[in-house]
Amino acid sequence: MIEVKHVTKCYGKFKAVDDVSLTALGGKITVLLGPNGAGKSTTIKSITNLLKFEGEIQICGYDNKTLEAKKSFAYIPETPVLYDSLTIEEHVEFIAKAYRLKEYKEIVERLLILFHLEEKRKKIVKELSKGMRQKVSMLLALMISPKALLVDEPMMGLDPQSIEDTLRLLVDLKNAGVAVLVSTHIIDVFADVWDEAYILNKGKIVYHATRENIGEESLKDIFFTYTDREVGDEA
Ligand SMILES: Nc1ncnc2c1ncn2[C@@H]1O[C@H](COP(=O)(O)OP(=O)(O)OP(=O)(O)O)[C@@H](O)[C@H]1O
Repeated sequence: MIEVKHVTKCYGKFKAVDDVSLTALGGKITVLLGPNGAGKSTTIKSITNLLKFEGEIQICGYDNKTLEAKKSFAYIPETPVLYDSLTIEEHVEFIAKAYRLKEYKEIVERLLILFHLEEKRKKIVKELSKGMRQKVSMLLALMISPKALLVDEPMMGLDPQSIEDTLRLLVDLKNAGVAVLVSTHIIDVFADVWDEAYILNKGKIVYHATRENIGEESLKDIFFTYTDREVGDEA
């Protein structure tokens, strides 16, 4: 479970995230929706402890600054953070050492097959396409078998088949009890799989629903009601 309690983040005098509270439960896919600049990435980066913030964040019951919390979650950023001159296999070894993983080879093999990267394992990252790099980033996050997973705009740069595969993977993780928190402004992709939704606008949570209590209105219509959408924004 991920619990964000009264989190505020300022960049200088600008309040990018304003008293945000949300919960992402184990066994659920929680989506954090919002137009460009709403504060989604800032919220996600605060959870991962990449940013300093005011408020409290717990991951699996531990303060997010603790080692216990860090061991229990994985983060897939919007732009993969990889080393150009290392191969996929070398990245895997690096993560295995950093997390002191013992039994990871089987899960890595499964993920390599799922992401169609088996043949690429000896390729250096520089030689991979953008979508392939995104898949490597997912593989490295999932190989630690996290209890909580944070994903920032996961479908950027993926082809339709990879989007389907990734959605199925997120649903499998949720079914295995993982707390999945996805930040996105592309609602349609998650329309069939979300369990809980928060809408963020100008740094504030303006709407919260579960799939059970949302009623007849679509999440997309609700999104437009609660956000100041600008021409050109995708949804
Ligand atoms: N390092 C920074 N310094 C100053 N302002 C920032 C910084 N990072 C983000 N911001 C501002 O904070 C606000 C929230 O940005 P954030 O990236 O969290 O939004 P987002 O909802 O993830 O947007 P997008 O969907 O475009 O990725 C924006 O107004 C942005 O300009």
